[in-house]
Amino acid sequence: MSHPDPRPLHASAPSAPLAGRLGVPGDKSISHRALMFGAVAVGTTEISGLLEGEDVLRTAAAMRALGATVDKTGPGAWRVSGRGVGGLVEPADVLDMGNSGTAARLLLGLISGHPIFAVMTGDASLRRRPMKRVTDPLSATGAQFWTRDGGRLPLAVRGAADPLPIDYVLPVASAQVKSACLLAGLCAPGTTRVVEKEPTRDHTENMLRHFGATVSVEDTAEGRVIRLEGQPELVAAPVLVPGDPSSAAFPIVAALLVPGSRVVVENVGLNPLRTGLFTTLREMGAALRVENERISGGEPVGDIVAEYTELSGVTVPPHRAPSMIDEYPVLAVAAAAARGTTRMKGLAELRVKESDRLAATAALLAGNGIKAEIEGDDLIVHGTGGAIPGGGTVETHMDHRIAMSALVMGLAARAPVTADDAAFIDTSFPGFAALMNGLTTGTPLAAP
Ligand SMILES: O=C(O)C1=C[C@@H](OP(=O)(O)O)[C@@H](O)[C@H](O)C1
Ligand SMILES: C=C(OP(=O)(O)O)C(=O)O
Repeated sequence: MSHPDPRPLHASAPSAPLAGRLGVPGDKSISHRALMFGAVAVGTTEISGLLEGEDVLRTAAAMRALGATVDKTGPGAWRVSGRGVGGLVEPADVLDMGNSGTAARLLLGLISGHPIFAVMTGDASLRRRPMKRVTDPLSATGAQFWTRDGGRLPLAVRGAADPLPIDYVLPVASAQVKSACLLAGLCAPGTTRVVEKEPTRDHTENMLRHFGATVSVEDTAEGRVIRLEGQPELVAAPVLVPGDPSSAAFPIVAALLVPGSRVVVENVGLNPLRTGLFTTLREMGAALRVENERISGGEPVGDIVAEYTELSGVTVPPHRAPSMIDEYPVLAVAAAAARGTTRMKGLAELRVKESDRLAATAALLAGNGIKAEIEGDDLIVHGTGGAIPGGGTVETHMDHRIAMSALVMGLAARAPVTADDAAFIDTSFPGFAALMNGLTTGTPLAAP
């Protein structure tokens, strides 16, 4: 982190009811892509509602280093003057992507199609995460990679002078890998083809079209087949970033768990490939409604109304994982409060996030008096029927979602919950503690 909050609030205590209307910061996935597409479009892209979290600021800095002009013009308002497809220039220094897997992997795709040399690194968490999942398919463009042992950062890349289009069947359900292949395909002649067995978030496909590329999507027996026609002229286009459903998850689960609460989160992105958590919470019995559903900036958005509910345990099928991949830690907190057992299936991908989230989530639960087991790739949580003991200190392992999940748990537990480090919350949800404290009396989130 380059700007850690000097006194992040990292303990939470049992809370009075939460009430009010709030907006959450802009969608992280769309924010990264808006800056990247703006940088390879011709003309000036105006972005509103950009997430000004540390992860996205890393992307903004990287796009500047690659030759685009990127300026903040107001709160959440950013302007990118692009260089056109194929126009990025060699960066003069190492690209440091901080804590952000999305920034690192998508950018490697973009760089692969340009005849430039770059060195990329990240913080200790990102340097542990696998990059081979992108360097393998991207090598087929002709780009060359030199990585640290195990295919990890830091790495050096020499992009291809005459990139070839990729034809790749994704071995893991990953929007980052899919997007890296498509971004490399922008510079290659002919058709880039990516096949995914499970559909993953489709912001790259939607935004490529929005900037003028030809992208087709077809559901076949092989899976979802995405084709991009290479070397398009991308033209600057305005981007309106909706509130991030992955951030909205925290005040929503808090409202469901703290008796007497009713919270409305406004302008939340409701792309169906992102809403698996809301489906699951409804199956658990949650009083969750969407109001004012509309299309904004090409994405479905709405206001989510969440009211305290006694939840019941459910089984979450593995095919739902891509549509709620970042929401399992906070779902586990909801499951801890529910009556009965919740089984979340097929969570292997959680092991390669900012932390090993499967282990970190199980430890979060165990340290606060909840019975939970990992069986293979499944997480099983034995709910307490509204009686979470709490009282633990949670190791967050440089992972913002573990920190926020721990703090949400403390609001609904019998004893305070402490996160050992809350600084990483700024990567995706700047202002989290102030926003949560603004929903209730007292200051349940505080420095212990
Ligand atoms: O494409 C994206 O913007 C993202 C894809 C997901 O990662 P994977 O592609 O590794 O599943 C998700 O966890 C991440 O927060 C954002
Ligand atoms: C996994 C996440 O992000 P990234 O992969 O971009 O670091 C996340 O935000 O939960």
